[in-house]
Amino acid sequence: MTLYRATFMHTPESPFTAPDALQVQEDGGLLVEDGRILASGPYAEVRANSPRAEVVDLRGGVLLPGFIDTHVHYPQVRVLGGLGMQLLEWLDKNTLPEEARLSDPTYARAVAREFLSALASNGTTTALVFGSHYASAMDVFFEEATRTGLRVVAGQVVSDRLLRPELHTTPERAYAEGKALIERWHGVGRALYAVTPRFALSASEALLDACGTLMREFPDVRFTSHINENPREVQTVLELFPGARDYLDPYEQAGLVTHRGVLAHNVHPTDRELGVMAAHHCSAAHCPCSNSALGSGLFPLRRHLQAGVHVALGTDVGGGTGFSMLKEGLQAYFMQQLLGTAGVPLGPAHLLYLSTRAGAQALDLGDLTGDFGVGKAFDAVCLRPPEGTTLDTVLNHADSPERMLADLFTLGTQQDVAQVWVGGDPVYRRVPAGQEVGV
Ligand SMILES: Nc1nc2[nH]cnc2c(=O)[nH]1
Ligand SMILES: [Zn+2]
Repeated sequence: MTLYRATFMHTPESPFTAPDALQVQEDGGLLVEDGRILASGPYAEVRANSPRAEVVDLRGGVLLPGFIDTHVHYPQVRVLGGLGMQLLEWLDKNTLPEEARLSDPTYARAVAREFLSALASNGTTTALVFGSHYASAMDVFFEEATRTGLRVVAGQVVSDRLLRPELHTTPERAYAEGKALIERWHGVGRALYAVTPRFALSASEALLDACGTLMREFPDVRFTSHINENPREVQTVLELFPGARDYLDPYEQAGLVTHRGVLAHNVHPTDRELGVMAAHHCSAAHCPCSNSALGSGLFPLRRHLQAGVHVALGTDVGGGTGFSMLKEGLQAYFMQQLLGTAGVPLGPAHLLYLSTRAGAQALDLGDLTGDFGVGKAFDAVCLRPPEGTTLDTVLNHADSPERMLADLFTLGTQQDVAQVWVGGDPVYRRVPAGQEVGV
């Protein structure tokens, strides 16, 4: 048994509905056995009930639930930074040529390692990962993910039109490769599978039907895709599906809109689409850095919440600007501010919820991770800025835990991530200053 002593904060409930959702223990204790939280509360209390537990003293840092990134592309690490384009040009010029390189499993393995190491070193413990078009690159990815211990929900991306020929599959092959990957990897270690048509623009009705068949045959796998990201993309989808009521309709007709689904972006939804997503408990992954970098637009969070659509956060690497969920939270805040009275004012508790518990719920993993409740896995990130940094100064002068949390989202970066655990297993530890290779 291990007792972690720390200032910890979490949001077991949603601050959008519960006013006091942020729970804080300034000198807290989390008792962990076999990777699960056995007791949680003030350190003195937990200690009194478990005097023999080994104590890990994390005072001086802030312990948060591990971040949950609900939309991130594994093959796109190396194309981060492709600025100056909107979605369709960015895909064509910046991204798809790189995705084609993952046909080589050696290349794919190197990218998978870079990707997984970036997740862990940014404090992300669970991710819904958009995979590669190649089944071989997915085998490599799941092998590497299993080695790291991170929780990944990932799937082979499928498309059968309008990308580039080497990325296209057929409905029959998509079904067969998807089935084989699910049988090989779903539920292995901490990995789960997500059926992943790239977007309706690059998927025929027959391909979406093949995805629907997989979802029906394997009732526990997840579904993810893109929707309503960019006005030109939306227009093209409506032209490609002339009978469709909107962008969601082709997904709906194929049986893909369920409580195990996460649709990324949804910057330009209709009221009907929001109503259908809410009715089926299908979540939206809001990716504010990507929406800014690709000029996709300002996410209508208020309309989602009013319609009852569940929303979590995603980095959308490489359309986004990196792996930091702290930055993503800050950008979500900025964009709601920019919407003025149409925006939802977000406080630090909202940002924490959106980047942790909301993600767990979107992935149907709410009973396992996302907060520090008793019975949950010990998935955690310890944030501790290096001495003398601006964040260190500001945290030392913060007059409340809420203000500390706001400071972390405003100023926190990868360099502030000191330690990360998944299911009680250490998955990342910052190299102490002065001990870097070459120093
Ligand atoms: N942001 C983003 N949108 C997409 N729509 C289809 N593919 C992609 C992608 O790779 N990134
Ligand atoms: Zn994306």
